[in-house]
Amino acid sequence: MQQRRWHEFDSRSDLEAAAADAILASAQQAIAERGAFRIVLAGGTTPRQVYRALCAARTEWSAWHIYFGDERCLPPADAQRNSAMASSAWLAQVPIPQLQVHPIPAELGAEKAALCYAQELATLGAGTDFDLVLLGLGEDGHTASLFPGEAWEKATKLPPVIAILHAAKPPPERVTLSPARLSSARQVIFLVSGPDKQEALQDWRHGAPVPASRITPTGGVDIFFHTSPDS
Ligand SMILES: O=C1O[C@H](COP(=O)(O)O)[C@@H](O)[C@H](O)[C@H]1O
Repeated sequence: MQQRRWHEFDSRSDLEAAAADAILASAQQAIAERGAFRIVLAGGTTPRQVYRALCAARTEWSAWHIYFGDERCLPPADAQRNSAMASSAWLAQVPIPQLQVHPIPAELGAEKAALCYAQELATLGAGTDFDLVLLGLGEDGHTASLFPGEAWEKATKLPPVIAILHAAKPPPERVTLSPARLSSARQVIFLVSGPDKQEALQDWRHGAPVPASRITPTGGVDIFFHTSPDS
């Protein structure tokens, strides 16, 4: 059962500022307690402004380790890639050591990339939690690249990283972390912004089995949302 804490914001910019603050607080705590901060990034458009805001942060960038929750199978520099968006908005502008940025090699094709990324995550050690996982919510309730009505929903056993071959949103070929791997986190924050997300958010709030409901970390999930039209 997913424990959820709903945080509604008055504007998109309030949500973005609160998200940047929450990320930095999580980093500060992880670095103080464990000497490293392992964050999984969401893609799409919602987090872009949050990532931009982080460029000005005062933090120990050398302790940050960046992972991705999902990726689209496109060439590495394609602007539609989640890693390209995070890089241009934020990562290329801060001194995180290159070896600590772990993009999903989705240019290899979904199946090969999923295997490679599973091996990469395995080097973290069995049962190692991420410190913070950021996720989005699509209009259809998808999160990362876990779309509704796909084979993964019915599978009884899933690998930690899944190849998606027929996503409902382009491009159809994608790679995504599984619900269990995304749930292996000390903290999970969903960033949900825009009137087009209202219906999916309400469905989720009312208990519909949308993909986002499959993320069940021990500490529960926080949902930062602003779905009314901005004036
Ligand atoms: O395709 C994707 O969609 C979701 C939501 O994206 P948004 O543009 O509506 O914010 C995103 O979280 C995911 O990483 C992405 O690949």
